[in-house]
Amino acid sequence: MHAKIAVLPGDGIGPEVTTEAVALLDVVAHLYNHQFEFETAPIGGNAIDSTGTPLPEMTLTLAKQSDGVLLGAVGGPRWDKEPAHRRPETGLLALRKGLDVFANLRPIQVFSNLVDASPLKREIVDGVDMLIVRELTGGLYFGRPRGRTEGPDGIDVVDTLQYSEREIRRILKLGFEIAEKRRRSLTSVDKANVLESSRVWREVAEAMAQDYPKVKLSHQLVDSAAMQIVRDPKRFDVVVTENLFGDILSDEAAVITGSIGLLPSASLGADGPGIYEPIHGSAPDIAGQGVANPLATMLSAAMLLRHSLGLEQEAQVVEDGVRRVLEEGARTPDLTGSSIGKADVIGTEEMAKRVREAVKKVAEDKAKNAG
Ligand SMILES: NC(=O)c1ccc[n+]([C@@H]2O[C@H](COP(=O)([O-])OP(=O)(O)OC[C@H]3O[C@@H](n4cnc5c(N)ncnc54)[C@H](O)[C@@H]3O)[C@@H](O)[C@H]2O)c1
Ligand SMILES: CC(C)[C@H](C(=O)O)[C@@H](O)C(=O)O
Ligand SMILES: [Mg+2]
Repeated sequence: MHAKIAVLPGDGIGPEVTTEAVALLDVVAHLYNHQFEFETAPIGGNAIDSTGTPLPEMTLTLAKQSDGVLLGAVGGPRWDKEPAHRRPETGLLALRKGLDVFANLRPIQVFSNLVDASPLKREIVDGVDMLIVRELTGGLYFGRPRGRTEGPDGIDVVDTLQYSEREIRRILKLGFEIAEKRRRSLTSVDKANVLESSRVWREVAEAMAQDYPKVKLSHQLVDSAAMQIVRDPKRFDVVVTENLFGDILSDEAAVITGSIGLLPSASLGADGPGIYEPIHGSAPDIAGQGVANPLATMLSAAMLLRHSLGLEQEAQVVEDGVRRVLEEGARTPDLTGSSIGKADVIGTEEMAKRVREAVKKVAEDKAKNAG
């Protein structure tokens, strides 16, 4: 197959990890006889520096014309004090909105030989397999009015948590559909004891549940969900929630897996290209050191193969390759707490190289077994 992939490396460790994901996709293309055409464009802080805006028109156009977007991360302290229109994060939000990718899938899976990487007890994390379905283009991130004015008590500031029923319905529909294909349990997380938006969210979910009789729908308040996610994560199958709650809960859930450097994501719309990015940020504290864990971005590339290109076998080969290198003991520093050189602690490039080699071996083994 021929596919055009837009590569948006972004800032900090973004370029370090996307380089490795592209190299991996090249290996997959070679193994399975696909033509992947990569085109790179700026987004975030580097785009502000080079063009004055965090999402240049040409970047959005390229993304729209692609079959899938592979993104690193944006942001960094250099741009933190800038006004909203010159902040890297504004570019990312505009890209998500521009592609109308309203559903952000964040799988939280524990690799069996990484159970000890988590600070949580082995019996809590072993076997966790949950999926956070985060609404991505509404809620507090986009509601209007928003901004600051001078009031009698100093600055008066407002952010708005706004959803239309249509937006709530489409994300819940996806939550139900995915739950039907998994363990048939859907936890809708809200703050219905306080927020009107959450009350409507619950009402819509209740009404929709009639159409999905096989799915067990439950509601949970976000504060208690935050506690249960680290206390007893195995109780969750699919979690569906609004934008900000999903952002916070997914970083929290990263603790279960051992590192935020492991968690991929897919952002999908009704049609058009999806965006594939790690859930972590630009990690300014380790940028440029060659120690960032590339696996979240490489696993995001697997999600691109699956969701945007329909290449399920290729996606699985990448995931099996990652599992294999972890089984062999390879660890980036975030997974061990030790530094490079100790035991099998390796940097970004070496980890990525081992995954590429493992992917080749997995593909060979599969071909042998099939033949
Ligand atoms: N999707 C995105 O582009 C995205 C996501 C989150 C944060 N951000 C931005 O990134 C900047 C930094 O944010 P932050 O520090 O709060 O969050 P962060 O996710 O960048 O980093 C949090 C911690 O996790 C570590 N970490 C993150 N990714 C890692 C990896 N792949 N390997 C090893 N360690 C890793 C970092 O070193 C840091 O200690 C901010 O400007 C923020 O807005 C961007
Ligand atoms: C950088 C920021 C805008 C972004 C978000 O809040 O969505 C990030 O935290 C994420 O999780 O992708
Ligand atoms: Mg986040």
